[in-house]
Amino acid sequence: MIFSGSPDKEALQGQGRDIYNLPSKEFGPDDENVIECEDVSKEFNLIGRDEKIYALKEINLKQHDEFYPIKRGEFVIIRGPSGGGKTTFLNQVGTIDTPTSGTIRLLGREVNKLSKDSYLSDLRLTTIGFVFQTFNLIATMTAYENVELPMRILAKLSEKEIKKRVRELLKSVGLQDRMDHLPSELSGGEQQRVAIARSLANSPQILLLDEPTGDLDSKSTVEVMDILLKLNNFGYNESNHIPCTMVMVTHNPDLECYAHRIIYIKDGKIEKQAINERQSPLRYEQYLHYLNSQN
Ligand SMILES: Nc1ncnc2c1ncn2[C@@H]1O[C@H](COP(=O)(O)OP(=O)(O)OP(=O)(O)O)[C@@H](O)[C@H]1O
Repeated sequence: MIFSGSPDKEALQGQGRDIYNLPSKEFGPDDENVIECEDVSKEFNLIGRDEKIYALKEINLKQHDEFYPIKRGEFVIIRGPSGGGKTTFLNQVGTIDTPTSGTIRLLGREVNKLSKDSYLSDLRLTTIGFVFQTFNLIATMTAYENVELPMRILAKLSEKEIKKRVRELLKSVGLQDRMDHLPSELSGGEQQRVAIARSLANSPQILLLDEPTGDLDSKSTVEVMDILLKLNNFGYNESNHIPCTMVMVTHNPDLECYAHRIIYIKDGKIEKQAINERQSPLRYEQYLHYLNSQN
């Protein structure tokens, strides 16, 4: 599928940051490992029943294996059937939960079933950003205040730095004119863009996204995906272009073109993976035409 004519095209082509002409990229053993998994399994005990659910079964993302670790700057999409283990995998990588057995290494820092809560929450706050399907913005706070909140919790920046950073982040998602709006005064796509800006507040090296476009119409889906592609390739700080490593769960096969690699999880295991030679954004008008032709 090749589509052309996205609404954000001009903005996304500014300053040599052309998401429509990205170079091909191949990740190899010499690229830095950001997420490694070794025999990661997750069982759930069902309350009141002598029964277990095996949600993940010995997931491996290992150096020199076919399923290699997620590399610095890689954009990985996780797909697979419902109930296959995608969200469980993302939750283990995000340290929201710990594996029943096996080890995850995030930038070399180990996570396993013995990891202490304080260690995990520090790792989360400093290393990982989350974006969820339902945005999870605080309803009584403006876009500005929602983005500012994680910086206040981490308490590392001065007032002046916080102000500069919130403005920079909202600008990077195209919402510099919506800073004082409450979530209820924003469209779904705009709310998700605030959620993306908030997820980047503490400069995470890893961004985890669970169905970020699941509640959006096709136009907002393309807008949000184009922003993610820009952040993945060019970073989000005007003075410091560090690409953000991203892992995103989605049911939408049309979004696979945004990723470097697509990992398919089925029955708790990695079934297969596909590698794109280069990332290529959808072109909204042609995508819409394609969607209409499918109905
Ligand atoms: N807290 C839990 N307690 C018990 N079972 C759970 C729990 N969380 C997930 N499961 C089970 O683990 C399996 C994997 O669930 P998971 O949510 O990871 O799948 P998924 O691929 O993300 O599905 P979907 O695409 O429908 O969101 C499912 O069988 C699910 O019922």
